[in-house]
Amino acid sequence: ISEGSFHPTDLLAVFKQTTSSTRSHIRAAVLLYNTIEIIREMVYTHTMAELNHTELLSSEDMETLLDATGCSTEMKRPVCKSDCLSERYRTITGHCNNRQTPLLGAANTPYARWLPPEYEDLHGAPRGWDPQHSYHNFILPPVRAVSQEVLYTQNENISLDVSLSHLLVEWWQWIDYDLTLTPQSPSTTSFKMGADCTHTCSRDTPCFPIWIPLSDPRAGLQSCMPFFRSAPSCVGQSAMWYHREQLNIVVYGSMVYGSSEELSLNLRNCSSHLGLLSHNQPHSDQGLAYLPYLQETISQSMTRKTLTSMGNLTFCFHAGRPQGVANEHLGMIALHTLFLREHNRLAEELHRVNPHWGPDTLYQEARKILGAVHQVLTWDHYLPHVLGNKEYSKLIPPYDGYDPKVDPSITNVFSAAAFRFAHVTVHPVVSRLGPGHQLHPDNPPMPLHHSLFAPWRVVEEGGIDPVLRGVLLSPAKLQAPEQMMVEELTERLFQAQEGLPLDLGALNLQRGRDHGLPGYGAWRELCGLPIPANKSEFAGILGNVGLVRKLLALYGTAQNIDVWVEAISEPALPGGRVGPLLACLLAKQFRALIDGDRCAEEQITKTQSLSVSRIICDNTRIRLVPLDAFIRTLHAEQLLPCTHPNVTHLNLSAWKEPDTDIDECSNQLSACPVNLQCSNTPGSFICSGMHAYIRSFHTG
Ligand code: HEM
Repeated sequence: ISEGSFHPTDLLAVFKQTTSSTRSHIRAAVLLYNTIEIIREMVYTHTMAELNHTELLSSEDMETLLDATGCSTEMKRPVCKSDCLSERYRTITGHCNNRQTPLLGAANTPYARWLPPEYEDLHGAPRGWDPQHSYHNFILPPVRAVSQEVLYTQNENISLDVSLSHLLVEWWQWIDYDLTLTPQSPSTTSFKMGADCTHTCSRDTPCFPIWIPLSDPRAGLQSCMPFFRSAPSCVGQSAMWYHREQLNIVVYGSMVYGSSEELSLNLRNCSSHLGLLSHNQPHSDQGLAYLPYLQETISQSMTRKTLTSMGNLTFCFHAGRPQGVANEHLGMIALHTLFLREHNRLAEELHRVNPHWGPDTLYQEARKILGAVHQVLTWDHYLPHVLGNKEYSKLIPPYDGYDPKVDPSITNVFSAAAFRFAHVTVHPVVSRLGPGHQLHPDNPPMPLHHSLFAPWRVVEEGGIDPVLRGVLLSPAKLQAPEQMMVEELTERLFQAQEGLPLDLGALNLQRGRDHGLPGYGAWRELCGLPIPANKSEFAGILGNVGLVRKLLALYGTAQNIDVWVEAISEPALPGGRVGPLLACLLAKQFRALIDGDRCAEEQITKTQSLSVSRIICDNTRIRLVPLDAFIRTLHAEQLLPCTHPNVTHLNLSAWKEPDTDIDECSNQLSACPVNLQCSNTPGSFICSGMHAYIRSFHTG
C-alpha cells in the first residue's frame, strides 16, 4: 500500500488472513516441513535413494525436530476444564467438544481425510507439479484450460433457478464461512530460490503458479496467474505419518463469534451487562446496529492521516472470520450484520426472561441458541433443497443423538472441492431493492465484482435491507453443462488496479491439486458409485455428450478428472441441485458434523420453529417476507407480513429458569473483563488501506 499499489492476490491474502494463534502454528509447521525437505534432499544427493519417512528419520530425531520447531507445543492435547461454562457450552476454539479426543473438530487442526492424499512425490508435491508427470498415461491439463473450456460462461448466457432464491446461495457461503477457512502460506517468496510468488512462473513452494495456455485470451498479457499453496500443518508430519496436510482454522459458530479466544473477546461488548456483541459506534442503519469497524481497533490519527492522503476514507467491518473477511461480498456483510443483531436481541430477551443471569450466561445462552438455529436452518431447511427430498431422507436419517465416536472434523475434499460447488450457482449481477421491492434509481444493479470488498456500499447506499430484499427476490443461477461459472468469477475475481484479476474456477482446481485430492474415480468408488470404463458409460453418468467430449479431450481419461469439476458436472438429483457424488460427500460431512457435536441435541428441539424470515423481521425494517426464504418469490404479492402467524416467533419462555436458581456460570471469573481494550492488529490497517483503493477503483 505504501508503494501505491495492490494486486488481486493481496485481496485473496486478506480473504485468507489468520489470527496470531494460527500464525504460530503455521510458523512451526513451515519450519518442520522445510527442514524435513532439506534432509530428504541431502540424503537423496548422497545416496540417490528416495527414502520413506521412517527410513529418513528415527522416531527420536523426529521428536527432536517436533520440539525444536514448536510443533510439539501446537499438537499438545488440551486439558479440558470441568467448570460450569465448559460443561454447558461449546468452547470458542472447538477444543474439548469431544472429551475423549479434545482436538477433534477444533480450530487450527488439519482437515480430516476420507482417502489418503495423492501427492506427486508421495510427501507433498501437488498433482501436476511436474507438468510432464503422467497419470493413467495422460498428463494433467493446465487448470486455466479447464476453466476456459468447461467453466467459462458469459454473464448474459445463464439460466435462472425456477424455484430457489439467491438467499440459498448466500446461505451456502455463510455456512461455509462457519465451517472452513484454509490459510495460505504466509511467505510470499519461494523457500528455495527466494522468487516472488506474485511474479514467478516457476514452481517452488509456496509458489504454484497457474499457467496461462497459449490459446487463452490472457496469453500475451500474463504468463501465469499467481497462486500460493495452502500452509502446511504440524500434524501429519509426525514420525508415524509424514505428508503435507492443510489446516482448518475455523470452527462451527465462528463467523459470528470468532474461533480464537482473542478474537471472540475482541468482538464482545465487555462493558455491557447483557452479554452483547460490540456494534459500530460511528454509524447505524437508521438506528439498527452495524458490525463494528476494524478501524476502531487502531490508532485513528495514524490511519486518518494515511488514508486521507489516499483519497476516500473507507473502513472494513469486523466479525468472526479473521481480519475483515466478512467484507468479501455484500450478501455476506448483510448476513453477518443480521446475526450480530439477532445475538444482541436474544441476549436482551433472555435478560428479560431471566433477570438474574449474568453477562457470561446471557452471552453463552444467546450463542448456544444461535448455534442451534443454524443447525435447524441448515439441516432441516437448506439441505433438503440441495440434496432433493428423496435423497435427503435416504442420506440424512433422523437425528439420533450425540455419538462421541464420530469425528466431526471438516474433511479436505469437502473444503477444497465438494462445498465449492455453489460457486457455479452465483448470479453475476447484484440487485438491491427498496421498500416497495423495486430497484432504486440511485443504486442500479451492479456486476458482482463491484460488490466484492465494498462495505461502504452498505453504509452509504441504504444499509442491509436493500441487499436482503435483493437476495430474497433474486433467483439463484441454475447450474447447467454449458453454463457453469460466470465470467464475473472466472475473469474478474478481485479486480484491482495492478495485475490481472483471478479466476475462481482455476483457483478451485489448483487448490484441489495443492491439497493432494485424488482424481474423481476414487471418490465415486468411496461413495459406492460406478466408475465409467469408457466414453459411453461416462456420457451415461453426465447425461451430456458435449461435456464428456470436452473433459476427455482435456484429461484423456475420466480417472484423472479433478474431483471438483466432475462433481459439479453431474446432473442434479430429482428436486435437488447436486448430482450423486456431491450428494454423497455433502451428506457424509453434514452427518458427521451433527452426530459428532456433543452440544447439538438439547438445543435443536427447542429452536425448530425459527426461520430466516423471522430473523429478518426481528432485526431489520423489512416487513414483508417469504414463508420459506430459500424458495424463489416471483411476485412481491406472495410475501407475508411479519405479523402473519406462519412467520413463527421463537418462544424464549422455554429458557426460563426459576430465579431462586443461582447463576453458577456468571459466578465464575468472567471471561470478559470490563473495559477490555481491543487489540491493535496490523491486518486492520492493511484492510482499511486496501478498501480506499478498491473504492476509488470502483468509483473511477
Ligand atoms: C460472491 C461469491 C463468492 C466468491 C467471490 C467466492 C470466492 C472464493 C475464493 C476467492 C475462495 C478461495 C479460493 C482458493 O484460493 O482456494 C473461495 C473458497 C471457498 N468458497 Fe467461495 N466464493 C463465493 C461464493 C461461495 C459460495 C456461495 C459458497 C458456498 C458453499 C462458497 C464456498 C467456498 C468454499 C467451501 C471455499 C474454501 C474455503 C477455504 O477452505 O478456505 N463460496 N471462495
